[in-house]
Amino acid sequence: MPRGHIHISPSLEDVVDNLTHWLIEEAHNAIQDHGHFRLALSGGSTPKALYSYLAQEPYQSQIDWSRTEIFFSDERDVPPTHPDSNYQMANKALLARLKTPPWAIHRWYTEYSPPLALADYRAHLTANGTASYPPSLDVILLGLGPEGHTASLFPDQPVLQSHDIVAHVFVPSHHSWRYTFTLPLINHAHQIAFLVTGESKQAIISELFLEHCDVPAARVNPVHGELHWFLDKASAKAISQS
Ligand SMILES: O=C1O[C@H](COP(=O)(O)O)[C@@H](O)[C@H](O)[C@H]1O
Repeated sequence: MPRGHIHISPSLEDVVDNLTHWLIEEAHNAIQDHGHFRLALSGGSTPKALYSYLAQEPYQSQIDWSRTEIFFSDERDVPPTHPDSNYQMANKALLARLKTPPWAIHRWYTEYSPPLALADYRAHLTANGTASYPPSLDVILLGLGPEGHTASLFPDQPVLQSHDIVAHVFVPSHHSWRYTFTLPLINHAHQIAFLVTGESKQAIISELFLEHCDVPAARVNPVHGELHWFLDKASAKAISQS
């Protein structure tokens, strides 16, 4: 069973509101503590509602975006203008509406060859005076796939054993390549927050919390940080009844 704080809200809207307030507080804490906030966004469809909500007032202006750097915990290996691009989704919903300087938005350069794109991302992650290795981002947002994948760490893939901080991986179930943060990087974050909603995630949430399972999401275990699960009632049905 994963460690962590579980926050269950009645609906998707409430989860998004709850997570937005938590993010604003984490941004304040990080900026107060070390002068900047390094946030990794997740992809897929669920976080779109969070990004659109955060882009609105009064929330948007409660984060000092001039001191915020944005990363992506995974990316599909497609051009940044492609409809499947996680950057494209986050850009439309949130980033294009912010005053974040372009240098502070670290998208994956999928136009580069994979070795170059990985080297480029490693350099961005380890810049900014990060003393420790693996670097500790302030917040990493993650999603959860119905089979237990998180970021682009899919079950039974060799990347789960990686000691590197990023990887270019083939995802057999999607017949496609992706870039992803690996477990050593994820587990060194100060705060890790899963956003999981909907009935389609009920079975995997129940498996994760009530049974012994070894899917990639179950291996998210912060070394020195905190783990949070932001769930709606539908996805958390089995665990809230137990
Ligand atoms: O493929 C992906 O899926 C997971 C889960 O996405 P969701 O839309 O079901 O919430 C996501 O975390 C990951 O970033 C994405 O690339």
